[in-house]
Amino acid sequence: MKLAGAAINQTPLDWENNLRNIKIAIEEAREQQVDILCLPEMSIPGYGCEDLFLHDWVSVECFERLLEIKEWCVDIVVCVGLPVRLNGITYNTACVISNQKILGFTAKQFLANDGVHYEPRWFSSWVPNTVQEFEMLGQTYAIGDIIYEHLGVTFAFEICEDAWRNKDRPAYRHKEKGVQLIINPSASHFAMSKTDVRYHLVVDASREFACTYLYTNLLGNEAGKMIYDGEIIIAQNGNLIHRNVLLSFKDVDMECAEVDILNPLPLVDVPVLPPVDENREFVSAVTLALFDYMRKSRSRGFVLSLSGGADSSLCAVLVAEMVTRAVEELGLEEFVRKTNCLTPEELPVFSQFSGKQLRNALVGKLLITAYQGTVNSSDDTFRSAEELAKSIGAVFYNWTIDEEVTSYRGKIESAIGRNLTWEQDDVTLQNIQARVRAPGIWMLANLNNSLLLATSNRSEASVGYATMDGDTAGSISPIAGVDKAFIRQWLVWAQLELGYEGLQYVNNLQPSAELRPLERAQTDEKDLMPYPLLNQMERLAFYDRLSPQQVFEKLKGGDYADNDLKLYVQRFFSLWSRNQWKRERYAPAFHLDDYNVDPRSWLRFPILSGGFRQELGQIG
Ligand SMILES: Nc1ncnc2c1ncn2[C@@H]1O[C@H](COP(=O)(O)OP(=O)(O)OC[C@H]2O[C@@H]([n+]3cccc(C(=O)O)c3)[C@H](O)[C@@H]2O)[C@@H](O)[C@H]1O
Ligand SMILES: Nc1ncnc2c1ncn2[C@@H]1O[C@H](COP(=O)(O)OP(=O)(O)OP(=O)(O)O)[C@@H](O)[C@H]1O
Ligand SMILES: NC(=O)CC[C@H](N)C(=O)O
Repeated sequence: MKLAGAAINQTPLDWENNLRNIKIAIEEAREQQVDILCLPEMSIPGYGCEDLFLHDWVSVECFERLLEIKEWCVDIVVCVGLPVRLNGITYNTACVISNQKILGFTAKQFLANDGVHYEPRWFSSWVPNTVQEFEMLGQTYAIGDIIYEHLGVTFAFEICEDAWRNKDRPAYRHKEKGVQLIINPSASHFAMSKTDVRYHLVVDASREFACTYLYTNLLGNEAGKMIYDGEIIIAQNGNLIHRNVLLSFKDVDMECAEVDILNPLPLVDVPVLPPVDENREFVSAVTLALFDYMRKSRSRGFVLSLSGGADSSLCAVLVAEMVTRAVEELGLEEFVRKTNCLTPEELPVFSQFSGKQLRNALVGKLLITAYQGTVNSSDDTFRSAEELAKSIGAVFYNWTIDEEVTSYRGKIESAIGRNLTWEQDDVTLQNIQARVRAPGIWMLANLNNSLLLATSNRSEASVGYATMDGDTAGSISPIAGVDKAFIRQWLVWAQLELGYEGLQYVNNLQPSAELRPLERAQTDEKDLMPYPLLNQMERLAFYDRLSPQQVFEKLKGGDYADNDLKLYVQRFFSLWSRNQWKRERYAPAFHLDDYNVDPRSWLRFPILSGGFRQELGQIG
């Protein structure tokens, strides 16, 4: 029997795109004489429709689209995901179509409700071992915990989260009923190193349940924040039969393999894979996320306020790397078709370029940067910004903002009737500089219909180390999901491994906001605390969910004296609480690590709170 999975890059409510991808996948599978094809979870409307899943008309529209898709399924079994809404209750289902006939709908039993997932808000769980009938558009269908049969092979489903529920997972019941093939349509978000967990979830299951397992994930940045890696795994009795290359820039990645289900491979121990290279994974995921965000938002490119520091340099390199990777996989013509970045006259000229020359020419079309110095800026950061922009071909502007700072300062001084001083008005004088950088860079974004990249990282989001409407200005925050220590080591890796020589300058700089006069030698770590400690506290407090006292206990006896540590714990938790409102106002950010601090995604926290006052007072 030939089994296939098709990872497809869907968009919520983009019926035309979604059906085109489904059609391509079915046609490719039929050409390859595939017997059973699995498409990802909710592939008809898109997985990220959120509250639209509660709209009656959306599930009716999906059903009508399903009837169109059914006609394409000649001599093939296709499993396709859609919501089925019955009497005001929505089920998350996989529909099985066999040779243009609908055999039934399997409904998800366990809903994803942790981390970035909020499925119980939209869907109801299906009760295991039950099947019902329902009527839709004049026909009666079966829905529930169904076992299907094709060419003498029995098959049934686990829909994404179903498989993540250990002893409760449907596979235990499927095994008792003699199911030979388990199919899993998924929308399993990307997080660094998660592919390893998924590999075991699938291949170990094929061993434990002595079955064949077909797994298919969604692909791309579907709806803005979550990235899907398009993973397809086919396994049997602990043997890995097929696994694809992840995070493709294509719309459809159809992968198939011949599997003998009636005479299966012998049961084997599942091999352990080498650790995932997170630096490589990170760049594959973010570049795909940027590419999809840019084309799905119909933007013409990116604009970036480039300080020559770590965060903005990383954002610049990610755009360059996005171009490299997308062109490499799609070819220039398809890249241009998807991004609309060249005129018909320019295309033949660009076609003559290759390698770095082509990349730089395309980056010149897609990335505009500006250095916006003040009297507090250093020659080092200017050189770092200029050299990096030049080395990747980005447009680079340079102007100063002292005039605007002086003008605002003068107005306020005369209004309040006194001079502002660094001794008395430190944060105000810092913030005005960060703020007057925003209007100019926004003008460039508007002029070019481009996305303004906000350079916030997770560490500064945790403690609010950013000026609202200043350096937080932007339309997307590509790196807000990762911490500062990760960013700094990634930049060194990218210089060495990806050949970004333009990063040599930033890799020799100490992070500094450069908002205070140079003689005050500002560094982030002097203002806050050492970044590695900040990261440790953030993880202990909000990933491991420890109290301030427990965080203190965990870190005691390490690199810091008890008194310093106490101060840092107090600083961390009070800055964290005070700045929840800022995290609510960050530009949309990608989920990349095993957690993030975005209130609309992984981590919810009250905007107004007691700020751990009592708990911090008791530390010791
Ligand atoms: N709960 C709440 N809900 C809504 N709004 C709240 C609020 N609490 C304060 N606010 C408002 O927040 C304002 C203060 O916030 P904001 O103006 O952003 O300023 P603030 O958070 O006080 O200071 C910004 C910090 O970021 C650092 N920074 C700035 C720029 C760049 C960098 C860098 O790393 O490059 C670092 C800077 O050194 C300083 O420590 C208050 O004036 C008040 O209006
Ligand atoms: N001189 C500058 N020119 C242009 N943009 C600037 C300048 N200084 C700051 N910015 C903008 O403000 C953002 C915040 O500054 P911040 O210092 O946090 O980041 P960074 O300079 O990129 O990295 P680092 O913190 O490692 O120095 C920058 O990423 C950049 O977008
Ligand atoms: N769509 C889902 O059910 C996703 C949940 C699952 N735990 C995952 O992260 O892969």
